[in-house]
Amino acid sequence: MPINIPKDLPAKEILEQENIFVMDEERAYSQDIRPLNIVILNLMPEKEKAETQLLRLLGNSPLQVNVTFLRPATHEPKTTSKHHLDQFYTIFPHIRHRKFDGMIITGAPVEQMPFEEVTYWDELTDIMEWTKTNVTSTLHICWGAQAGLYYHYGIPKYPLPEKCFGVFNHTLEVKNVKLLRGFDDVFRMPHSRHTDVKREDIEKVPELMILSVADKAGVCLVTSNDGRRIFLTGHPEYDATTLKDEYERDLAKGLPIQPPESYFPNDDPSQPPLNTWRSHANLLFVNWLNYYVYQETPYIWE
Ligand SMILES: CC(=O)SCCNC(=O)CCNC(=O)[C@H](O)C(C)(C)COP(=O)(O)OP(=O)(O)OC[C@H]1O[C@@H](n2cnc3c(N)ncnc32)[C@H](O)[C@@H]1OP(=O)(O)O
Ligand SMILES: N[C@@H](CCO)C(=O)O
Repeated sequence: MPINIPKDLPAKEILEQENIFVMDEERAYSQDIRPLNIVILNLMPEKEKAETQLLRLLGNSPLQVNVTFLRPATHEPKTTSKHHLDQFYTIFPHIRHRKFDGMIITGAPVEQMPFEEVTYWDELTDIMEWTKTNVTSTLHICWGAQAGLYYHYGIPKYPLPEKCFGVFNHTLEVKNVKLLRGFDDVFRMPHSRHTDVKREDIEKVPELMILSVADKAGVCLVTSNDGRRIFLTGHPEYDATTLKDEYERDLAKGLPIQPPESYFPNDDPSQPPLNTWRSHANLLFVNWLNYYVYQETPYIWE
């Protein structure tokens, strides 16, 4: 089934070229089914890239998905153009009266500052409080996961001695959980962060369950027992070249950075990287959409 997005969104053309089933609003109105309403709080500076990456994964399911893009009203972004934001984004006061079947809170390059120094922290805490009554299931990614674990459960983040940077092997901590349905016993996912959450802090919270860990990247996937909050410390949505771009960016800035681990063929940064995590990224999003959103959300909910 297709994904419904605005007709002029740049991601539409890219996704259509990839055979991802995209339907614009005009065509979708003629269908007599209830689509899922997903709101994406996009905290990434390069919003267009994140849109394409997330829509690619949301579009790989038999469900119609209506996407609303949300940005913080209390931060003036410098990277994404105002034109793009005005055209495709809304702000919280305009949607707080609504119910959403699912929400994604993205990562953000603010992990090295205390949460309270992030310009939109107060607004984000309002939004996270609102999800308790207005969203069926929320998927938090990278810094979004750290922020959610901190706000909802008081779990802190810690600086790492060096950046956790590469594509790591993950194992499953729990069998037969719907979010991991169809997963191999070992799967790969990129991580790219300077901070970490600790397993022992999460284990002290009875409402939380650790689903997957990586040998060198620590806790990767955590869920609340009721499935209404999911926390993902990695970046399954990243493109094949995203880690390469970040590596080259930091090298050019003269920052101390090692090549991403287990990423370039033969660990040779001159060779084009391969995407070795795509299948599980797709499976994770389909499982979330199907089992945590579609199967759980009320049919009539306004
Ligand atoms: C840990 C994770 O979640 S990983 C996900 C985040 N990763 C990424 O964003 C990777 C891509 N980002 C980048 O490569 C860089 O941020 C760039 C190239 C887009 C911009 O680089 P620079 O101009 O050097 O600026 P810098 O790296 O400080 O990033 C600025 C961004 O940080 C964020 N930021 C910095 N300080 C604050 C603050 N006090 N409060 C809120 N946001 C802040 C903002 O998002 C800001 O961009 P925006 O205003 O356009 O939204
Ligand atoms: N993935 C991010 C980490 C910084 O928060 C980057 O490399 O830009």
